[in-house]
Amino acid sequence: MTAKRTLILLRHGQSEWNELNLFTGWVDVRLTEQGKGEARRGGELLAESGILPDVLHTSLLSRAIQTADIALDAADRLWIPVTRSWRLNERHYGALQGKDKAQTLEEFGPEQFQLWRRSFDVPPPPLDDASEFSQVNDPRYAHIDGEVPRTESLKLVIDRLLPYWETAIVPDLEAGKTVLVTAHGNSLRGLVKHLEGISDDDIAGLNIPTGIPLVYELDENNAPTGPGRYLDPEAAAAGAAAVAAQGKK
Ligand SMILES: O=C(O)[C@@H](CO)OP(=O)(O)O
Repeated sequence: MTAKRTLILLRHGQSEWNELNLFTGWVDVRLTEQGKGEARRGGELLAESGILPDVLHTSLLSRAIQTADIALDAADRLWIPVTRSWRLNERHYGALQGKDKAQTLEEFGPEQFQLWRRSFDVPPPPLDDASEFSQVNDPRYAHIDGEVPRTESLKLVIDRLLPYWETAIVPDLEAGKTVLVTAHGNSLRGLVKHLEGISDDDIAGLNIPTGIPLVYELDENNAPTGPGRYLDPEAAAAGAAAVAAQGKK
């Protein structure tokens, strides 16, 4: 019999730039007090449901790392082994990084705005290396294979995420470990697209709420045995709707 494989996906809690309604991408902003509360609640949900992670994978961005630490503290699992990778980072948002979502919507119109935010393979214009929001000289990315991105579509995110899924996360699942992945709205959209086989068109309609654990049971091929299950479905629906509506305020 194969061991049970449980995967928990957790988007970081509200960040300072989520609160300000700015495109964030690879800019390393921190959690707000609300975001820290969401992370704590996420950990409590794990503890209450008895779904306790054995290992943690995070991006290299502080908001995901803070979220994981707070959630694991709440679930009394701060001690579990951790692996971090840039491959779990948020989508690089190119020249939109640091821009106000509402202003961008007004300036470019709803069609272009939606294309940049949610299309499968249209990246925003690249970010200039001289920009204060560029990561080209950030030491944490000095050792990534290839170049630091200047922009990414969801497709490009999936291309850099899947090798990590296959070589780092799947082996933990196959060893029977309950795996927590703490990452970002768009990197998790990419992973959910892969897991659930969502089409390039339909993925535009999927939004991931902050701070609510999404749990998958996987079969021996690492395919989900059913749809992902949010541990607080009502809050997840409200959170996803709020993400979808960003910009319209
Ligand atoms: O700004 C970003 O990096 C992401 C996630 O916060 O935003 P969006 O939901 O618009 O893709």
